[in-house]
This record gives sequence, C-alpha cells and structure tokens, in this order.
Amino acid sequence: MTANATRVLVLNSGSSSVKYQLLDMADGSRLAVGLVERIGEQTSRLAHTPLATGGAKRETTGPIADHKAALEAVAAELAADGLGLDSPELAAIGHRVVHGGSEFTEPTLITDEVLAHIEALIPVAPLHNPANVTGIRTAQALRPDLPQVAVFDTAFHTTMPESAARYAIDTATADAHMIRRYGFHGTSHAYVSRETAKLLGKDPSEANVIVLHLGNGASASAVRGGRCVDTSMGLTPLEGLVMGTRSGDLDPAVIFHLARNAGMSVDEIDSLLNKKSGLIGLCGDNDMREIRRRIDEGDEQAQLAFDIYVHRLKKYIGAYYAVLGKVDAVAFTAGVGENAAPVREAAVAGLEELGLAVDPARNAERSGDARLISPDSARVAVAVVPTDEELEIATQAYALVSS
Ligand SMILES: Nc1ncnc2c1ncn2[C@@H]1O[C@H](COP(=O)(O)OP(=O)(O)O)[C@@H](O)[C@H]1O
Ligand SMILES: CC(=O)OP(=O)(O)O
Ligand SMILES: [Mg+2]
Repeated sequence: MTANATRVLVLNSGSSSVKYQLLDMADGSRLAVGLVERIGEQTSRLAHTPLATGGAKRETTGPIADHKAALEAVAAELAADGLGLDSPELAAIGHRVVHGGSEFTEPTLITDEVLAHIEALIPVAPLHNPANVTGIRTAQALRPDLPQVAVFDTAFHTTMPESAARYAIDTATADAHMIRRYGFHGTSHAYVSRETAKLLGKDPSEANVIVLHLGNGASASAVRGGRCVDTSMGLTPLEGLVMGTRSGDLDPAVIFHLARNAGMSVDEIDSLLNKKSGLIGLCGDNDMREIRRRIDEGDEQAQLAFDIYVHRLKKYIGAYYAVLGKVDAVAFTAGVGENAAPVREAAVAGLEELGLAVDPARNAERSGDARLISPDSARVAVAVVPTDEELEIATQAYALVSS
C-alpha cells in the first residue's frame, strides 16, 4: 500500500442489489455513492453520484444479468469520473459479508481459504452469501493486487452468551448442523450503539442500549457496555421482528403444518416466509411510507399490518429491557427507524412505567442527525440515530490494511 492510498471502496451486495460507496479515509469524505437494483431482471437500474466531481446523479436502466455484470458496470461508472479501480489511491475494497458463522469475529483479509469458508456458509445464508462471494471474486479479478477485506454482519454478535445464542434443541443435532443464533446487521448495531452512547455523552463501555434496526430487513439488539448480549435474528435473518417481506418469529409447527396439510414443499415454505410474509404478506405493501398513506385513507388491512409490526417491536423492547436490567437508551435506526415517526411513537406508547416516552414535537422533527426524541424528564433516552454501515465497513477495512 502506498503512503497516499487512503481510499476504500465499500461493496454491500444484497440478493438482488449492490450498494457501493467510495470513501477517502483521510477525512471520511464520500467521493462516490451508488446503487444497482433489480439485478437479474430486464429493468435493472444503476444510479451513480460522483460526489468528488460535484457531478449530477447518472441513471441507466436495462438488463444487468448478475452481480458480476453489476460490479463491472459500477467499475466503469467510477472510471468515467477518474475514480476507477486502477487508482493508486485505493487502499482496499471492503465487502459486507452477511454470514460469518462462528469463525469470523473480526474484519478479515480475504484469502482463498477465507473465501472458501464464506462459500461453505451459503446453506445458512442462501439469500445473501452467494452475492457476497460473487462480489468478492469480481473485485479480485478487477484488482488482483489490492487487499480485499470482509466485514461480517455476524461479527458484533459473537459476544452473545451461550444462554442467548443457543436454541433449546438437542445439542448433538445443533452442533452437527451449525444450528445456533448468529444475529445480523451487526455493523449497524455496533455503529449505532456507539453513536448513541456519544449522543448521551457517555463512553460506549458505560452505556446499555437497545438498538432497533428497522430497514427492509429488521432486527433488535441488546448492547451492554458496547458488547452485544442478545439480538433478534438467529440462524438466518428470518427470526425476530416483522420485516418488509419476512415473517420474523412464528411457531415452528407452522412449517410442519404447511408441509403436511397444505402440500407445500420446503422451498415453497422458505419463499413464503422470506419473500411473501411480513408487511407485504399482511397488506400487499412492504414500504412503510405506502402503508402510512393507506392508513391515512382509512385502510384497515394496512392498519392491522402496522399494528402487528409495532406489537412485535414493543415485545422486543420489553424483552431486551429485561435482559439488560438497566437501559440508558433505545435507539431507532435504518429506513423505517429513522423516518417513520408513527412507528417510533406507537412502539414506545404505554411504556412510561419503564421510563420510556416520546416527545411528539421532537419525534416529528425531520433531521439527518442523531437526536433525542424523549422529553428531558425521561429516565431512559429514546433516540433516532442514523446508521452508516458503509462508513463503518470502510473504517474497519482501512484500520486492518493500514495496521
Ligand atoms: N420517509 C419514510 N417514511 C417511512 N418509511 C420510510 C421512509 N423512508 C424509507 N422508509 C422505509 O425504509 C425502508 C428501507 O430501509 P433501508 O434501511 O434502506 O433498507 P435496506 O437497507 O434493508 O434496503 C423502506 O422499505 C421504507 O419502508
Ligand atoms: C441480514 C439482512 O437482513 O440484511 P438486509 O436487511 O440487507 O436484507
Ligand atoms: Mg440496510
């Protein structure tokens, strides 16, 4: 790595999308940001904003067959702005890798062996890890000499005690098949719990925080003194909260019932629970903005979907309050958590006895900054803390390659 190589390209490959950012770690500035979505469809879309040049957002639509083609298209966009992957200023490429199993507890330099491990975890992250592997291979082909760093969603949760990480099933079966609770969105839970402590003027080692990461995928975590002690996602990102298209918690017997009595195959049930459940299954929409719009028009189905979403969220706040014993703050983050004031209000409503309350005016404020939304008199802070998974991945990747 040359002395002036301070840039990191971050790739967040999802099942049908790639989000990316090019950051300069000398000052934390963003040089380019973008997104490829609907990969594999005829209507793929690439949106690229070259912040370094002050250029306008460029959008292209048309079929992008797979993640390899997507990444090559991103590389071409960056090159068009003089920010190409051949730049000597590039220090590393940081990859979000969703499942790191029990092995990966830290950001990791990607070797053939590490990549083989990530591939071996595909059975427990079938929607996410294949895209991560393709992203890594394509980036390696484009810049074989450059360090590639994997930053795992699961890493932050590896501090969970066995009492929280184990399911109550036969131990030999669980151990033979890697069955335990891993948790996801860890980069976000780590970043947001730290930023929440800062907002309270506390050192992270002194703060107990409940983080509610509410995006399309959604998860809650209980963080004691900067370490995760419980989280709502489990073996896969299906467990826990109600999500955009995933059911979250349900009686496992629902699966046997569907297999035995509804004639559904395991793959069909998998698809039902991961893609056709949650908000979209309940009311046909997975976007909270659209659900709120329908509620404002008196739509009862949208109202019920909202109520189920909030009821589950409230149960997790209560559960993690009990796990932590003492709570300094509840922090809302990600697309829904940062933007949907009615979700925050409803999730905290009625919890005054726990010291939790939301100030309506503060909750209604629109701001991109971390802020308190509880009244000054509240015993427990309620906060909106924007997440920044890309900055956190870049910071961790850069720390590794520059050490
Ligand atoms: N202004 C808003 N009001 C309510 N919900 C919003 C708003 N903006 C975004 N969202 C919600 O955020 C979700 C996406 O969150 P995000 O964190 O970007 O998800 P992901 O990273 O999992 O794709 C959308 O599905 C939408 O429901
Ligand atoms: C792990 C997970 O659920 O990720 P996402 O929210 O990006 O789908
Ligand atoms: Mg996200």
